[in-house]
Parts: sequence; structure tokens; C-alpha cells
Amino acid sequence: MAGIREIDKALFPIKNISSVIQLFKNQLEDACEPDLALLSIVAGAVENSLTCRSNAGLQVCEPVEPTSLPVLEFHTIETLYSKFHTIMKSAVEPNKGFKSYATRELVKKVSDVVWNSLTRSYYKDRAHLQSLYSYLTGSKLDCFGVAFAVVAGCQTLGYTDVHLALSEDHAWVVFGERGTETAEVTWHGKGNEDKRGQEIGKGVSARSWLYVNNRPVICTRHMEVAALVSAINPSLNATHDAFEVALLQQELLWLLYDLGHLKKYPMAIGNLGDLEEIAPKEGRTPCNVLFEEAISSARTYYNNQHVYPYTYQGGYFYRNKMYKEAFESWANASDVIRLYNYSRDDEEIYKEFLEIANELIPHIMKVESSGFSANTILKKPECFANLLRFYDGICQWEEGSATPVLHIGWAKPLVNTISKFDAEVRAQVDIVCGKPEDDTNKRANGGYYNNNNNYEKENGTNETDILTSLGSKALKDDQSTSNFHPSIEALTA
Ligand SMILES: CC1(C)CN=C(N2CCN(c3ncnc4sc(CC(F)F)cc34)CC2)S1
Repeated sequence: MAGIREIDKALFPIKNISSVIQLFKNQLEDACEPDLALLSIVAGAVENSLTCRSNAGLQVCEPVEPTSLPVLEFHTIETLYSKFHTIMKSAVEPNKGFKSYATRELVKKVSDVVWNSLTRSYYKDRAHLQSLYSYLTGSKLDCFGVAFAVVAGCQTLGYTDVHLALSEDHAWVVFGERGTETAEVTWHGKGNEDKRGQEIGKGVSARSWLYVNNRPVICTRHMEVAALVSAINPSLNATHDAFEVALLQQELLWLLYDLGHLKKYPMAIGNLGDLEEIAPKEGRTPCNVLFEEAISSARTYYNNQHVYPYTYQGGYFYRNKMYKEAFESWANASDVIRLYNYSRDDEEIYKEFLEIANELIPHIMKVESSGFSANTILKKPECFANLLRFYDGICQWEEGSATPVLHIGWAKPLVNTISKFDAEVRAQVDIVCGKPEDDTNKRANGGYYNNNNNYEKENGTNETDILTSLGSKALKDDQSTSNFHPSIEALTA
């Protein structure tokens, strides 16, 4: 790595958000390739100065320009930058003249350098542990931060073929002549032995949501900048964000969006949508459209195997009391998860579906049956159909999985919700087999159907019965007229 360029050095000392934006702009537009170490150190330093206990108090009381920042001296950044360079170079052979491709041993070695320099034990899920600033000043990184540091380390050593691979809850690297070699470089979850150095499994784990059925986001250098920007964490504490950090993150995401580097990165578009919902920018794409763009990106580039684009959108509809639309987003999320097998590594998405099924939907039912909603969803068959599709996807997710998903705790909210729809509304839901020719949700006779096509998991399905596993047997003859899970279909009888 050449080191910090004069054009970037000239921006220091950094006193406001627009200087940070300019630095990223310089790096993204005219650097031969953006310098991940420099940008991560700067972003981390800004985040740290505005969110960490030490001096956060100072900012709150002083009346400051909304875009002013605590002064960031060049010397601070340069010291950390050369520290990172030295750590990497002293442990690993640099790639002189950028001639060769990385090897598995090289990647593992860089991962070991990062791994062995971390503080022995610390709370891994804490905020603000994602950047090289955290690594170089506190020797602490979170799971994503370790993977990012490995990629930045390889860049510093001249291995430009090493790139970040991202699923919805894990990160690893790709490398080699065709960029098709894969390697674990960080840990995942709690109490799991790390698999660092191993290639990404093709076996059982490949069918778990954690590896998104081998459809991860494979980053370019510019998308790695988008990942570090997405990982900026504006939280001051459990209830407040540092608004300058959120503003910086939003501006940087718009810069990356305008340069086209978010096209293949659904979660980054979703993050931008969340920020736009809170503080909409004049003349910018509205948040609801951004959530749609994230969904179409996942459908276009990742074979619709990602869940989060639908839960970003569902969360938006829910917060804005658009409950009919929320049911559709959540049913679409469920259509994604149904094709996976649930594994112990999938806790994060399990918690997501649990919260939707056992907190958000029951809350909607309570509000809607309070009798004050004129246009209640309880009279809408398409809402009932989408709810069934939502629950059915979770049932199918469980089928064929070594680990059960459902337990009695799911039963009460589920039955409670279904029973809020009157018989004549339920009767309008027409459960049909396979994918109908026309893709609308509405049948000529006003009926509705679940527009499921025939879902088959690669490994076939063995019937686990939701009501059985919830403690009451749903008897179903085997001529069921639909491909809902038998017990979900039982609920429509
Ligand atoms: C609909 C939601 C619950 C709202 N936020 C969600 N996020 C999902 C995770 N987020 C992310 N945003 C950008 N990039 C990445 S890469 C990654 C996996 C990690 F191990 F590297 C996670 C993630 C951001 C926040 S999903």
C-alpha cells in the first residue's frame, strides 16, 4: 500500500462531516483502489469521539454546528495507519509488486495475526468494536470486524485478490486467481469452535440460512467500503443515537449509492432506508422505495435467498401501521426461509421470526380487534392468506431440519391470531395447489389463495406437524388440496 496520499492529507485536521465525506469521495473516485485501513480508522475515530463515554458528554452540552466534529488530527490517523502496516508486515510476507495471488496459508496467517493480537476476553457483542480504530486503540473487534481487518490486512500486504464475503449474519473471505477459494477467518455466535482457515462448507451447513445457500454478497473494494460504512454504529446508549454519526453514515451511504456500489448489497440499501425513514433527505429516493430496491436487488443477484430485505420492509410497514402490507412482507420473508433447513447457527433469524410471530403480529391483532379500526384487516381474506403463508413457511423451515423450530410458546399467539378472523373471511381463502397461471393474489370469484408454488427442499421433506409439535394433533387426510403444511391447512378448515 502506497500510504496516505497528499490529496487526502490536505483534508486534515478534520473538523466537520463534509471533510470526512470528501475523504471517502477522493478514495472512492480517484484512488486506484480505496484504502480500507485509512477509511476504517477515520470512520472509527469519528464514531468513537462522538459515542464513547469518555467525551460524549462534551458534545451534548456545547451548542455545535450539526455537522461539526471533534477535531481529528492527521498525526493521530497516521500513527494508527502505520501501526496497522507494521503489525501486518512484521508477521507476513508482503506481495512485492502485487504479483501473486493469496494462498490459504497466507489468509490464515493474516487471520492469526489479528486473532492473536485481540484482548483475551471482552464482551464481543458490544457496540463500536467493528473498526480498525477499535482494533488499533483497544485491541478489540467483533465478528465482522475481524473479517474486515483480515481483508484490510491483505490489501496492505498487496494481495488485492482477497475480498470480503457477507451473508446476513456471518462474514468470511474469497481469494485466488478466480476469486473462488473461500476461507473462514473469524468466529460465529457463542460457544462455537471457530473454523478459521477452513473453506466454507458444502455439506449440511451450506443449507443453513447462515450461509444463504451459497449466495453471499461478494464484495469489490468499493463494496468493502460500503460494508464498513454500514457497520458504523451511531448508538450512544440503548435509547439514543449520536445524530452527527447517523448523519455521516447516511451521507456516506448516499455517496456509495450514487456511485452504484450498493446495487448488489441489499442490507446496505436497507440500512439507508432505515436512516431515511428517521431523517428523510429532500429530493432523495423515499425510504419505502429503498426497501423495494433492496428486495429487487436480492431477487436479481441472490436468487431471492435473503430474508432481511423483507423484514426491513415489514418493519417499515409495521412502524407506519400499514398492517396489511406488513403481513405480505413477512409472508414473503417466510417464503425465503422455508427452503432452508434450520440449524443451530441460525439463531439470529429464528429470533427475527419469533419476534414477528409472537410480538408484532399479536400487537397488530390487539389493536385491530379493539373495535376502533374501521377498515380492519380482520375482514380482509388476503391478510388471512398472507398470515397462513407466513406460518406455513416457518413450518416448512422446520421440516427436514435436525433442530426443531416450533415449541408450545408459538401455539397460543398463533391460534389466538388465526381465531381473530371470522369464518366467512376464512372461507374466502381458497387454498389451491401449485403456482397459478396469473400471478395476482385475487381469484376471479373474489377468493384468495396462497400463491405457493410447489416447494420442495432438495433433501425432500418429512412431515413434522405444527400442532403435534405444539401439543395437539391436527388430523389431516393425505389428500390435502394444497401444499400448505397439513396443520396450517387444518387451521383453515
Ligand atoms: C431488518 C433488520 C432486523 C434491520 N437491520 C438489520 N441488519 C442486518 C445486518 N446488518 C448488516 N448490514 C450491512 N452489512 C452486513 S454484513 C452482516 C453479517 C456480518 F457478520 F458481517 C450484517 C450486515 C445491518 C442491520 S436486519
